[in-house]
Amino acid sequence: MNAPLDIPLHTRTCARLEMAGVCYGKAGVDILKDIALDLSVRRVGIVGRNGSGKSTLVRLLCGLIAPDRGHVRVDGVDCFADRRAALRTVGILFQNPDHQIIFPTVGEEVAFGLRQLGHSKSEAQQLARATLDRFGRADWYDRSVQALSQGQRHLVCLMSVLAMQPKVIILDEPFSGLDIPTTRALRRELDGIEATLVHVTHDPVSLADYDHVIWLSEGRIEEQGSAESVLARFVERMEREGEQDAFADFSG
Ligand SMILES: Nc1ncnc2c1ncn2[C@@H]1O[C@H](COP(=O)(O)OP(=O)(O)OP(=O)(O)O)[C@@H](O)[C@H]1O
Repeated sequence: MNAPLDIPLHTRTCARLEMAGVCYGKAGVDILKDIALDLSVRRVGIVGRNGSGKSTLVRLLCGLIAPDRGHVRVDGVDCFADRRAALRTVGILFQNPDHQIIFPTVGEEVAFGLRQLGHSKSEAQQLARATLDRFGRADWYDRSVQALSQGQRHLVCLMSVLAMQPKVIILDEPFSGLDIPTTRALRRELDGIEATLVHVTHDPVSLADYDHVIWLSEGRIEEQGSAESVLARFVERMEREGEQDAFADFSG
């Protein structure tokens, strides 16, 4: 396979995200109930209280799990049924990079996804080096992942996802526990990319300029729409619930 090394990071925008009648449960608990959305925008935020179903929703989008009922498509792909197409369609960054990284060196980690896409070993290595170079981290290729800090491991995960050029990148609270400069550096990278972003966060401020926000509450969509209107009502509700006995309202 010929693999141009200077492909722009992302050339396509606004993949379509579709969910219709989606229900998902585990151990007899209904976690998501009748979720419906149909979006083609660049930046989507997902907010909601602990246990409201945010991570479950994004796991369904990436095809890590399948709905019990309903259907999920990302840019027309059922990512659970078609794992190969899913690799080109969706990339996810988890909160904890250690849940993502499986190889001992940075180069192997970044090259792995590229091998999964069908690149030969030498192409994958070349593309991995080119990706590290683009981030000014060419010298990390042979570095042990264990020798990197948490923030640096986050960057390895981000580079691994970007190297694969997915149409959609899902961020499941990837900045928790990171210091301000590291968070800003990662955000700058993400702000510069063309892929559709789906961002789960407890920080409404970080979603202020997003195109669309989904507010989940107890496994249902409480509201979705413009960031301004949804976040205003979300923050107002969270403040009101914070005045009361917050733990009494814990979902789950
Ligand atoms: N494998 C599982 N087995 C049983 N229950 C589960 C499982 N995974 C998630 N749940 C339950 O589903 C609900 C939603 O979980 P989820 O992780 O999607 O919430 P969340 O909104 O991402 O929460 P948080 O903000 O705390 O990360 C919770 O009540 C959780 O306990």
